[in-house]
Amino acid sequence: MQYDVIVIGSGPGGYVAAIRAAQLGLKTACIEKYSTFGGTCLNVGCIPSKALLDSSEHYHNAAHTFKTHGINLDNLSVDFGQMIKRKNEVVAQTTGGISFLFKKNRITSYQGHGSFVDKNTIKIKKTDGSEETITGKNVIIATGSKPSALPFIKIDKKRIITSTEALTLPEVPKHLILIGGGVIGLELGSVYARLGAKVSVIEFMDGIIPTMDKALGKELQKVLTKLGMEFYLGHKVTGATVKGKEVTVTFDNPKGEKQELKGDYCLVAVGRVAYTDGLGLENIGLTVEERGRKITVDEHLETSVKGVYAIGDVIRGAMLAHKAEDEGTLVAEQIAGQKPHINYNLIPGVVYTWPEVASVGYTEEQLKESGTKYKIGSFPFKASGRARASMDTDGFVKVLADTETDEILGVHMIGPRAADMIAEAVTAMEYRASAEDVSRMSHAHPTYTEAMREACLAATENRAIHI
Ligand SMILES: Cc1cc2nc3c(=O)[nH]c(=O)nc-3n(C[C@H](O)[C@H](O)[C@H](O)COP(=O)(O)OP(=O)(O)OC[C@H]3O[C@@H](n4cnc5c(N)ncnc54)[C@H](O)[C@@H]3O)c2cc1C
Ligand SMILES: NC(=O)c1ccc[n+]([C@@H]2O[C@H](COP(=O)([O-])OP(=O)(O)OC[C@H]3O[C@@H](n4cnc5c(N)ncnc54)[C@H](O)[C@@H]3O)[C@@H](O)[C@H]2O)c1
Repeated sequence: MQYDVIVIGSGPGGYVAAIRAAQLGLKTACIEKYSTFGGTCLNVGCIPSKALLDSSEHYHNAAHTFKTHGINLDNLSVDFGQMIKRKNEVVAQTTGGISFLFKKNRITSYQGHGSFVDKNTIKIKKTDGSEETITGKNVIIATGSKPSALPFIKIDKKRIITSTEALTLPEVPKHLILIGGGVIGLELGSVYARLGAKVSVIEFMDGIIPTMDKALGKELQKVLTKLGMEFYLGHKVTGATVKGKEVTVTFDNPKGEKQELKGDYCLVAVGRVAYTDGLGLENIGLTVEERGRKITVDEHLETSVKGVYAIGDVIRGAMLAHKAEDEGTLVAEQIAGQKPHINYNLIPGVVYTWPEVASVGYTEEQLKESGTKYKIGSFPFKASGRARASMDTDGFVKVLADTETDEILGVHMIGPRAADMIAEAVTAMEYRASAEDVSRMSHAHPTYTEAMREACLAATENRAIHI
């Protein structure tokens, strides 16, 4: 069978690329090795983690804030089996939705492992052992990523686990030890902390979520400490072993002294690496980068082999679903002859703890390093009427604007619904708004978004109204 476009992998990068290519009239196929579409994000990433985050947050509120709202509950308990079942149902509905979209857009899907025979020919090895070969004028590699491992720790997937197992545990851990205080560790750690587990985070750097604006990590650590999580920052993990139901994690403190923690589960969340196993890259003369095993692409996301593109987690840049989606759209449109563009500086990053953390543009640390002259406008949620009404007063919005032009250069927020609110900052920055532009736009009252306006007012002439 001959196609205009063959997409290998059906995660947010692959399925969006396939749909956009089909919308543009290109004859399109998508190959997926798993039995369901949607990749990491829909099956074992974004969607299931958010389902558990929502369920655990409901429980946490019922246990800790309902009383203050005047709601009394007797005999509150967690039915963890039901929580996992609901999460599985959400995943099934979402992945099923992609099958529907593929049919609607007349995309031919193949279930099996795809590999290059040559740059236009892909062999599909199916689960029953049979093989089929298809050809395409263009091939898009969207094979995603897998969890990174530490060479000195054996992940047994029962007691020493990755995020995939953490989404389907048979019970709420008594003591969950997290290696890595990044996005996965803090999201899944907060799920289990809310459900009553003791959660200890061992992080190599001197702050959590270390790649985001430092102010965010500091505030998030304060909030998660209130939730009961404990942090070992600047500590270096040296090993983890399992004996029966007990995991022992050993690590060195900043002075180099040996320490250990014992728990019933240990989640290793130290990043992810590109996944290209068995893809046959060698058959088309492609190699992967030494660090992160990523495929090299040019600014058009084309590899050094003409007509072979790569998108999403398998190439450089943030490992985020929406970044993969944008790249899928870009490549499909390019193949169809259009000239699309992605502004990589304006891809937002979100951590779905509660309060949520969201960020776009330059961090204060980056502006300092580049010598850019900037001003800061900040507004705390404790001064927001909307936040007081919902008892969500932790956090703030921080706006960084150019000292001379007032153009917004970065927005960093931690607070209620920050994940949704960051869209206003992205829109404003995409249109190169100044802090004053945003401060002059009407924001409905009472909403959390007023904090963004107030932070912009603070950045403009230090004239926030409500503080
Ligand atoms: C726990 C967790 C939570 C996350 N939460 C978020 C979030 O809230 N927001 C966010 O933006 N990002 C989140 N991410 C990251 C997000 O999941 C990834 O950035 C995104 O899935 C990358 O998309 P992709 O299309 O590049 O690859 P993937 O989603 O990894 O998809 C790749 C697909 O390719 C298939 N494949 C691989 N090789 C072959 C082959 N040779 N033949 C056929 N098929 C193949 C794989 O089976 C897989 O289905 C999360 C990740 C994890 C692990
Ligand atoms: N909400 C979201 O958008 C979301 C959610 C989950 C995952 N993701 C994506 O998945 C990817 C992987 O997530 P992640 O949390 O595994 O990676 P991450 O890069 O976010 O965090 C890994 C953390 O582990 C630390 N670390 C590394 N080696 C260590 C060691 N030996 N000992 C102790 N700490 C160590 C790092 O300093 C870092 O803080 C991320 O790139 C992220 O973009 C996104």
